[in-house]
Amino acid sequence: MAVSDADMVRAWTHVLTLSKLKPQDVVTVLTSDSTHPQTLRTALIAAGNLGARVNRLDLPPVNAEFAHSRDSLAYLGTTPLTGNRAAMAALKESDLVLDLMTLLFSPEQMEILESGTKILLAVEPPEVLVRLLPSLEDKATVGEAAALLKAAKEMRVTSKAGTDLRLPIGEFPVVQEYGFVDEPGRWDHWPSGFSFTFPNEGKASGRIVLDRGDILLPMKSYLTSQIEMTVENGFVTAITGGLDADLLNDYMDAFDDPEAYAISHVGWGTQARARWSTLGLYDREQTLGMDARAFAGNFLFSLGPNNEAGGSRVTACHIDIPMRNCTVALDGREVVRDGKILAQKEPA
Ligand SMILES: O=c1ccc(O)c[nH]1
Repeated sequence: MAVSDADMVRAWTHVLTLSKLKPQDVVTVLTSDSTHPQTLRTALIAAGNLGARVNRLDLPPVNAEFAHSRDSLAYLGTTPLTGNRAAMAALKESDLVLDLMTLLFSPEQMEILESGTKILLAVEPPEVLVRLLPSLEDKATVGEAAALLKAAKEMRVTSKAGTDLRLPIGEFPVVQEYGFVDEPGRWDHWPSGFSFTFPNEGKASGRIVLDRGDILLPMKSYLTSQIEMTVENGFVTAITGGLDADLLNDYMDAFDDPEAYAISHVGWGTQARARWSTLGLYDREQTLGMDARAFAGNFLFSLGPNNEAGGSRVTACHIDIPMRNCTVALDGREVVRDGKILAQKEPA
């Protein structure tokens, strides 16, 4: 469903206001060939209406010779900012960067954030952005999940399909994604609605059984058969099953990088307005699949880099896997049961 410019300007105004944009703030809008024209057009209007000093920085696409997917989250690592002193200077001098091209997880992104610049990623199509407009309630809900993660020493994930995964945690920070950037140096992604951390380096262990209907991203596919993963010392050491497993193995083999098999972020979705089934209604190149990452009650884990959290892994291969019907327990206390979020009685 198309979105009117008026609605999209209102959406941007809402998100920029939640992001505490003030008159005279310097805003730089990062664009590339894949930037959605309406998202860009309306971002410039909304930021200008709020009195910001607005720049545009258009960067050429990179990695075409390596990536096997057009999804902007599929191939990470070097970005058009790598070695680009002029662009880095402009972004570090900005109060707010609206990333309409995807810098996710890049070393350059970390450097820009360390300067106090806020970065908001927004590359889903306008109708997804408008439908999943962030709210202060989203921030509160994500914050509750984050508080539980911060207090925990171990996450254990089980399922009737046979998953039994032990994840000692505490070594890495907890990341909250609620869709706006209201503090200096904060990165966020509009749309979202989930919180996660990373397992202590080398400590994840157990078995993951991906069941029918679980989702692979960037494949944007719902599994039609089970995939079994063996996890030892923080890495997936075996991926077995039928055609779905073969396709995943073949894709990951292309990176020829053992770090691609590391367990990366682990957490759960809290966005009640996102749905598991939405991905099936979009062409796979139209969307990143943020409904799949954010739907309330999923167990979302990923494979690959952990440099976003200060870890050493910068592999270009990044796979996100939202699972249904899992039970997530923190130090023995269930926070999600069979894919449903449990209200926590006493605050964490
Ligand atoms: O918003 C995102 C998107 C992908 C990812 O792996 C984490 N957060």
